[in-house]
Amino acid sequence: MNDAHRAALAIDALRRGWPIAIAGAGGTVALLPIETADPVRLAAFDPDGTAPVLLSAGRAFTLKLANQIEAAVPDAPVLVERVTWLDFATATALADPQFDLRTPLKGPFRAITLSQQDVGTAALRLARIGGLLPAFFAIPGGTADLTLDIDDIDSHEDAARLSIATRARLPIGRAEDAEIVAFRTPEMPGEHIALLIGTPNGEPALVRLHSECLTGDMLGSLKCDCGPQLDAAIAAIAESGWGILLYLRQEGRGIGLINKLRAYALQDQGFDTVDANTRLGFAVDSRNFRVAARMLELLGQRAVRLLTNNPEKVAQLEGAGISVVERVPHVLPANPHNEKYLATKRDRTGHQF
Ligand SMILES: Nc1nc2c(ncn2[C@@H]2O[C@H](COP(=O)(O)OP(=O)(O)OP(=O)(O)O)[C@@H](O)[C@H]2O)c(=O)[nH]1
Ligand SMILES: [Zn+2]
Repeated sequence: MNDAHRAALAIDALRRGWPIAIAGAGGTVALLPIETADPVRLAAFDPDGTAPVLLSAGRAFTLKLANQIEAAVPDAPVLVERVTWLDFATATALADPQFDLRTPLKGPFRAITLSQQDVGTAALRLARIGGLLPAFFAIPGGTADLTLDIDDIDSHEDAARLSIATRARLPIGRAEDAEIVAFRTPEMPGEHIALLIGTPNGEPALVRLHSECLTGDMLGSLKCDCGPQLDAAIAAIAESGWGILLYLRQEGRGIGLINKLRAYALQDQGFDTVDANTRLGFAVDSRNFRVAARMLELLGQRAVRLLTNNPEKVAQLEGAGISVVERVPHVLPANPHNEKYLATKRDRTGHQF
């Protein structure tokens, strides 16, 4: 079993509500994910009822668990002392923000020192990769049947392990002259896709990095601009004569579909896209575009013209060795449902409109 394989097994275990342990520099922590556990599993994991709760700083800040906690790094780990009345239902309320405004929480809660900060960070990251709420029962020094090292998660996420699985001609409505190329690593559940449109002409390709948005891409959601952006990107590339659309499996800016829909539920309560992510305990944007750089490299493209309003995409591609010779704006008209979302992207996440 290689490192990445071990991380894949751990993600699978968390989704099934099975405990794992992660080993870091300061020792091991046994972890039971709150979202997929139940009181019976908790009793088996922690017969004494003393295991503290591991949350993210964004969540802890939202719950006002400790004055000192900064929300500046919303995905940093915070350990909450387990007192007798902090039962499974209360832990679920700590983990899941959907009832924050409806049910006042008991308290007070007390943040305690987590010696294995590195393990805490890794656990929250693994929950995000698995599409789960970033919250665990944690036993510092504990063990489990499956123990992984923090480095195993890096191996699992390593873009260098990506390779081309297959390619085929794919005529599409907007471009009959297109080819689809599929990429994966042995462990990843989804596939990244490249759509090569037109004929290479020696000029840097017009490239769009599109992050998966099931609601926008498939259902025509008006809450975001993803659907129209996808369509317009394909049209612009076809029009330019030659280019590439990368369809990246980074649903919800990397938190997965279910967590994105949780963020939407918080937006229904009035929070914007940034605050909704923070209240859930995630970074505002968890995406890593090294994967896109690796795909371009495998396609033999070292220089591109990039269709985006997001300077972070330009910076990350450049940082990964792809030369972005031009940023081409990709602004689509707003509608009454996404006006506020687009304004938030402009005002709070550095998008250039
Ligand atoms: N977490 C979360 N993800 C969202 C939300 N709305 C859209 N997304 C996701 O955001 C991603 C698209 O990112 P955007 O921020 O719209 O655009 P961008 O790719 O950063 O920038 P551009 O290249 O300029 O379009 C997709 O993965 C969507 O699923 C939201 O409210 N919350
Ligand atoms: Zn979208």
